[in-house]
Amino acid sequence: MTLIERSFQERILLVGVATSGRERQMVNDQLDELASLVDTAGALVVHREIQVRERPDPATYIGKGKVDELAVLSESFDVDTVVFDDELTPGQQRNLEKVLGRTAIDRTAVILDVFAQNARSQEGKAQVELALLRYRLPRLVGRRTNLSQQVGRIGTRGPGETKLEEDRRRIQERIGQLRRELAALERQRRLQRKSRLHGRNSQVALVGYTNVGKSSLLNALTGADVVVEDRLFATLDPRTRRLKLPGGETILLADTVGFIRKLPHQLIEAFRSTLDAVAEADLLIHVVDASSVHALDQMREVRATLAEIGASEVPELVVLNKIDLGYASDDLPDGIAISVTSGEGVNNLLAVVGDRLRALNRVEVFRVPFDRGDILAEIHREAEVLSEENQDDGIEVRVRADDAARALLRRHIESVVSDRAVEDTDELS
Ligand SMILES: Nc1nc2c(ncn2[C@@H]2O[C@H](COP(=O)(O)OP(=O)(O)OP(=O)(O)O)[C@@H](O)[C@H]2O)c(=O)[nH]1
Ligand SMILES: [Mg+2]
Repeated sequence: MTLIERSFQERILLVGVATSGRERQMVNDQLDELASLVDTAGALVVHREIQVRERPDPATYIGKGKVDELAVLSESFDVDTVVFDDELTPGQQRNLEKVLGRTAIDRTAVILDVFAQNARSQEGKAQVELALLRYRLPRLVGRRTNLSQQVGRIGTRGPGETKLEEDRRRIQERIGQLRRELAALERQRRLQRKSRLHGRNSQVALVGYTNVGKSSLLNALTGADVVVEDRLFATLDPRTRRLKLPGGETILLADTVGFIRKLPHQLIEAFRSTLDAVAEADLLIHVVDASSVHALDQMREVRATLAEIGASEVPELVVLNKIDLGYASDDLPDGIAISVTSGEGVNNLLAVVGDRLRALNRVEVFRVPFDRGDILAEIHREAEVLSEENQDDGIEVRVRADDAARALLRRHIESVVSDRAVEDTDELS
């Protein structure tokens, strides 16, 4: 959405804090990523500064002397906005703007800005607006009006913009309204998902750091026409496509929003319904950009976010993408190597996905004697029970279990369960 035509390119000064001299290089890398976020938002980084200090100053985040220094630098570089790599408290932001005489924003505001510019669907727009309003609400009071009226800059754009000047009560009302809207959309989504589940197609979700090639892979596999761009957070309205695996089984493959270091809480909350689909998936395809020197860090960030959305228990298949560009490091974990660009490894990936799903979804039937409630309880703990039916000699329990749970159940139950019928039906076919 181009809300405001930009008549100037906003000039940005980046600021990071390293807690020790040794951390400097790491923080510099993090500023590289912040710079690409700023670039994606359409602004220009003209200078960067790193301060080494043990912990942030509660009043000004960086040291007071450093703030004065930044004010001078901002003048000489003709800086419009100073962007800090960490989340600033509303108080820090106010104090910094007072001394700097220009807008001070944080990494969260930049990410929210990129999201605001990229949202397309009704749900995506509502989610972003909700996140923006919740971020801005505590920051409204005491903001210098001449600063908040500078429109068209990072942190001022987005669907909430005209509402910015309204009072807190109006904003809170809008937040409530958005919540209800999103809840309604989520109910709709749930119904759709239920009816899909009814068809018992496995749900597979593509997850990964932003810009690793998730949407490219979805397109390559399903012939979908999803937006692929060499920019961060190209996908905010994830699509799901049906896909036939080489074994003949059909799966539902879902694209998702890319993750990033310090993905703002407001966004995770606002995108909860979208991300729920990840937590409910049967299998995650964790796409990694093997050509990035930061691949391992990025994987860690992705897993931390997966844990935050309650998806850490979902089985994960690691896919190392962009191998046409070569591996950036030797210590990447095992994974299916592919290149969406050259097509290498993609068919193999499909075969592996099929194998993994079959291993995950096998149905097994146990006949449990009537007097062994303990075993029944164990089965319920270890596997997804599909049905229970009383027979002459016991209860017949049909379960869906992965290999590990199946092996465990077999070991525990072998001795007492007679007449165990092993169906080993493959649910997918
Ligand atoms: N060289 C190379 N580039 C690739 C490959 N796969 C994807 N890309 C490029 O990587 C960039 C990002 O691709 P996307 O598919 O938009 O990535 P994404 O993970 O969906 O990104 P977000 O939606 O922003 O999180 C694009 O410029 C793609 O053309 C690959 O195998 N090799
Ligand atoms: Mg994408």
